[in-house]
Amino acid sequence: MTGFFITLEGPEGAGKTTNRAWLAEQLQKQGLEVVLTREPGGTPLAEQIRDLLLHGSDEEQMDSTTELLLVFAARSQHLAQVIRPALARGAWVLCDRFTDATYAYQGGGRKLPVERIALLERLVQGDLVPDLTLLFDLPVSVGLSRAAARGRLDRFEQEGLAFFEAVRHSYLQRAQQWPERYRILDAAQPLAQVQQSLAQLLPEILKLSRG
Ligand SMILES: Nc1ncnc2c1ncn2[C@@H]1O[C@H](COP(=O)(O)OP(=O)(O)OP(=O)(O)O)[C@@H](O)[C@H]1O
Ligand SMILES: Cc1cn([C@H]2C[C@H](O)[C@@H](COP(=O)(O)O)O2)c(=O)[nH]c1=O
Repeated sequence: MTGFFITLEGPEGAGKTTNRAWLAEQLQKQGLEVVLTREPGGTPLAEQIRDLLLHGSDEEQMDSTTELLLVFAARSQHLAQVIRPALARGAWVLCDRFTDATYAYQGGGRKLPVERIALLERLVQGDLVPDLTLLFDLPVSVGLSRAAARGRLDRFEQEGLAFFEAVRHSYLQRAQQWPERYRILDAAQPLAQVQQSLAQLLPEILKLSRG
């Protein structure tokens, strides 16, 4: 039995977490087992790595390759402890960010070579890729002001506009590259409208999961 792996992607404040909960509710109403998780994180150890990634150290700047390796270290643990076991028992995994975020943030934002990311992706994931990726796209300024309203900014949220424009650009490029896996949602719309678009996608998602 294999489950269905959905990732939710997009810049800060795009509504991934909010819509993940909404989608989970719809799937649970159909009697499906749903596992909600996130990256970086998703296990106690991977959450400790998340803390390092989001808050760094007061004494030194994190090197970009260190950042990349930490992202994949957390992912390896998450895959072994949560994602692979859940998929193996037939559950639906809804994951707030995954490897597309690495291409967007470490590739687009930090300008690390894509080949290095691809090498680690192969090492850590083997053939595993999400079955479906929902990209919540919105203008950078809108997402950042939603994120800022939450209070203290983390290490990524403190980056400038150019960083986030590059992140958004990378996401959109990847969506163009894999149109069969990606669905783009206009996340600048009011929440009710975003959820209406998701509701319209639901029959297609259920059909996809049946193969
Ligand atoms: N379509 C929307 N319109 C207006 N506000 C929204 C919309 N979607 C989400 N929000 C609000 O924006 C804030 C960020 O939403 P959420 O945490 O779901 O985004 P996120 O993509 O998970 O963010 P991050 O990646 O920065 O953690 C929340 O306060 C949420 O209520
Ligand atoms: C998976 C992943 C995440 N990031 C960054 C992107 C965000 O700024 C933070 C996670 O926090 P959020 O609450 O989900 O917004 O981590 C990254 O740089 N690379 C990755 O692979």
